[in-house]
Amino acid sequence: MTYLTAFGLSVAFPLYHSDNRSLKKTVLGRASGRFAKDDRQRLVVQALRDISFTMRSGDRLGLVGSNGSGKTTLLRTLSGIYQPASGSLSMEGRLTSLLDPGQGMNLDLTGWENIRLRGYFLGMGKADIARLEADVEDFSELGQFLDLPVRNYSSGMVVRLAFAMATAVHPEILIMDEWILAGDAGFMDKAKHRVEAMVRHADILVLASHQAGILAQWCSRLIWLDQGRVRAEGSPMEVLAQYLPPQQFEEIEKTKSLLATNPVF
Ligand SMILES: Nc1ncnc2c1ncn2[C@@H]1O[C@H](COP(=O)(O)OP(=O)(O)OP(=O)(O)O)[C@@H](O)[C@H]1O
Repeated sequence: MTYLTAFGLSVAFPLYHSDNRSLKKTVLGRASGRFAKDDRQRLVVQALRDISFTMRSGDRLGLVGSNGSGKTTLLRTLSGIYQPASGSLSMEGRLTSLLDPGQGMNLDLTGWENIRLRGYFLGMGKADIARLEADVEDFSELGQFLDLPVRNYSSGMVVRLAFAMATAVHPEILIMDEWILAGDAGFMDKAKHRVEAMVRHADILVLASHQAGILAQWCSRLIWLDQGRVRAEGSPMEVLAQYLPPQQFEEIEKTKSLLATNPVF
């Protein structure tokens, strides 16, 4: 049974150059509670404060919030990249996180070598790795660039390779940041179906995005993060009604009712 539970998660980042008095004064003056001292008396920014939620098989959670509200920090904490300062996480299920295109990629290795490395890392045998290679070659359309070190790729080419590798496997718990939804228009058109298949296969999805339309379409629940805290939580339309300016919300409502007659999933 796949599940993911976060209980009272808090994450703080120390401000290492905070000995400077005027920085401290500015920061503390404007911070409205976002900055604090930790138990070692260091000035810290509180990126997440007391976040709790429970997800079971079939749940699709979207994270919204303005820049710096804590979305990426929460995704990284769920993925085990950041240790929470307090609180706990428990989960059951194979987790894949797609947080940035370069994640898990060695720039000095060729495209082919990176694909094989990913296969080994995922515990695949020879036959599965050969299938992964063929799939990524076909989907990424990188051709002979796969023979070159990834360092020689354009940023769009890195996205293509990362995207093709990431979406070739189907995890039980999928943690996604929105880079995966950004690519050149032609590629995204083709990529959309592949992401949707991946999302459809995952038992649990956590997705952070500024694209309200995608969140309304893919998620069953939203959390609105504000200064590291949960400001609102509920069905996508309930939360978006509070989060978005009225005009933008009306557009989402219109699209949503159009999709209801022509569902994606
Ligand atoms: N590695 C880090 N070191 C120090 N502070 C950090 C670090 N990562 C994030 N922060 C701080 O934590 C807070 C939350 O940042 P986070 O990147 O999680 O926000 P976000 O909601 O993902 O923003 P965006 O929409 O811009 O991607 C911000 O105040 C940020 O400055």
